[in-house]
Amino acid sequence: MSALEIHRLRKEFVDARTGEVVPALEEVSFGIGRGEFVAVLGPSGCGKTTLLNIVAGFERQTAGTVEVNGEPVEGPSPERGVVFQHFALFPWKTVLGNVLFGLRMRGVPRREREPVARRFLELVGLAGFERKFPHELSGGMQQRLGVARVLANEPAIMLMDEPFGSLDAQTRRTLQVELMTIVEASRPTVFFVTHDVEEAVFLADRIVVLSSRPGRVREIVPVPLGRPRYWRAVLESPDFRRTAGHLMDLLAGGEPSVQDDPDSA
Ligand SMILES: Nc1ncnc2c1ncn2[C@@H]1O[C@H](COP(=O)(O)OP(=O)(O)OP(=O)(O)O)[C@@H](O)[C@H]1O
Repeated sequence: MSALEIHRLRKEFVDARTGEVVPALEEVSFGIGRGEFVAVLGPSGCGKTTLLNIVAGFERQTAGTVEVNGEPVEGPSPERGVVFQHFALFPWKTVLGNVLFGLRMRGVPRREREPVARRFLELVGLAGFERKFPHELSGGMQQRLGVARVLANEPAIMLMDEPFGSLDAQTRRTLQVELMTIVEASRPTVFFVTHDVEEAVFLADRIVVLSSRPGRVREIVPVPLGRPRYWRAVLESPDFRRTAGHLMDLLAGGEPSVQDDPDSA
């Protein structure tokens, strides 16, 4: 069974000022397998965040279905954990306290909470930092804490909406590598929204490309790269260049060409 199944999803917004119906997503269908990392890529305004919000249960679709582990999404749930762009940590809680909070909310018995929290902090490389506060951590460590907090809830799927969107290029690369390390160690199912082609190819197993508004699935592109992945080697790989080129063609709205021509890389 897939972790996530989206079937013929449509979303319309009504413009509050004019009353006009604005289609944001149209006929979107795809699935994500357990342990798979899928990036959703598309131009600004194509509906990526809207799609993530529907999967998270923050928004309701106009038509179509969204199922997580075979159950329709009816509202927000810890089984669909969201890692926000600014990691949404509690600044007044310690590193350990940030992870414990979600476990308490989920009703995990008090005795079991701390060992679980410590296990996930260790997974993301934060063992030894349990008593620190978020402001004492680097940006990368804060991200890892945000990820640990979501993973400790053992979600069916982890949702990430442009988590590196506001960062400089070098920090972005570092955080992508850190996320990659965690993903390769624990294999969560991930739904990752981005408009960055290289980021999508570096991180994902498959990439769902949405067309501009209303967002439709233009193509689902498999990433032909093994794991573990390292930026330097990935950037030099012909498969990476070919896939990135094909995605750029798709985003430009032109005729895809590079993928069809194996000699062009
Ligand atoms: N609450 C809302 N009311 C009306 N229109 C909305 C609402 N939320 C989103 N939209 C519209 O739906 C479309 C899709 O928006 P969305 O934020 O999902 O796109 P996006 O692909 O995530 O964009 P970006 O990459 O710029 O973040 C946009 O045209 C947006 O203006």
